[in-house]
Amino acid sequence: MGGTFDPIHHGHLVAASEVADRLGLDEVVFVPTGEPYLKPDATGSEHRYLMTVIATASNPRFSVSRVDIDRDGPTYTIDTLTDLAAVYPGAELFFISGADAIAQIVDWKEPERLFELAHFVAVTRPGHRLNVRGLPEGRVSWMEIPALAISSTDCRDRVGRGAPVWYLVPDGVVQYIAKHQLYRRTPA
Ligand SMILES: Nc1ncnc2c1ncn2[C@@H]1O[C@H](COP(=O)(O)OP(=O)(O)OP(=O)(O)O)[C@@H](O)[C@H]1O
Ligand SMILES: O=C(O)c1ccc[n+]([C@@H]2O[C@H](COP(=O)([O-])O)[C@@H](O)[C@H]2O)c1
Repeated sequence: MGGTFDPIHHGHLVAASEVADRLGLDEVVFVPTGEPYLKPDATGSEHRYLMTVIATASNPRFSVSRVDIDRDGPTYTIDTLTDLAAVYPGAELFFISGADAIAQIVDWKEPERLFELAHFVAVTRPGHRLNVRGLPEGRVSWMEIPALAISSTDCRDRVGRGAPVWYLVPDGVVQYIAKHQLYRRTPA
């Protein structure tokens, strides 16, 4: 599952769990972006990586990869999948992300080759199916996830205004955010 995870929240975790169950996946590898070029103001990658490790630690079918964090330059999914194919030789790869992100896939780097490397799973909230054209037949699955109206943007806003994020993100992530004073609004 690819994402910026700034911070990881229960929407991501439920989505990963549902996809793994419905597709019978052996493992879900969370891949935090290194330099998300469309989100230039993202929190430092090591913080996002560590929050993802904390959030996924209790699930034996979840793991976290550093392939995007350890690669210099902007994060492109073509590089993510090339690196993961080398780490998991022979594995059938499914790239899970939000429907909003996957809807833009034709604008990503080397879109034709992406579909040779993985099957894409676009997770969406009920009723949010997008009308997307230009995707190859059978290479993208759309999967509705039980409604969880959580977003990383909302979590950051809540921390910034002093509202709680308990139960929106895992407990360890609440504590990590407080310990490292992430998402606090800097005084004007
Ligand atoms: N509650 C949710 N249910 C289903 N999919 C989600 C949910 N929250 C996020 N996603 C999807 O997971 C993918 C990776 O997450 P990302 O790190 O971009 O989180 P986000 O909450 O969408 O972040 P932001 O609010 O900063 O844009 C995204 O493409 C996003 O659409
Ligand atoms: O490859 C690209 O050009 C590309 C462009 C935008 C997003 N992505 C990937 O899409 C996933 C979701 O990204 P984001 O920023 O919405 O969390 C993440 O794994 C990104 O690396 C990939």
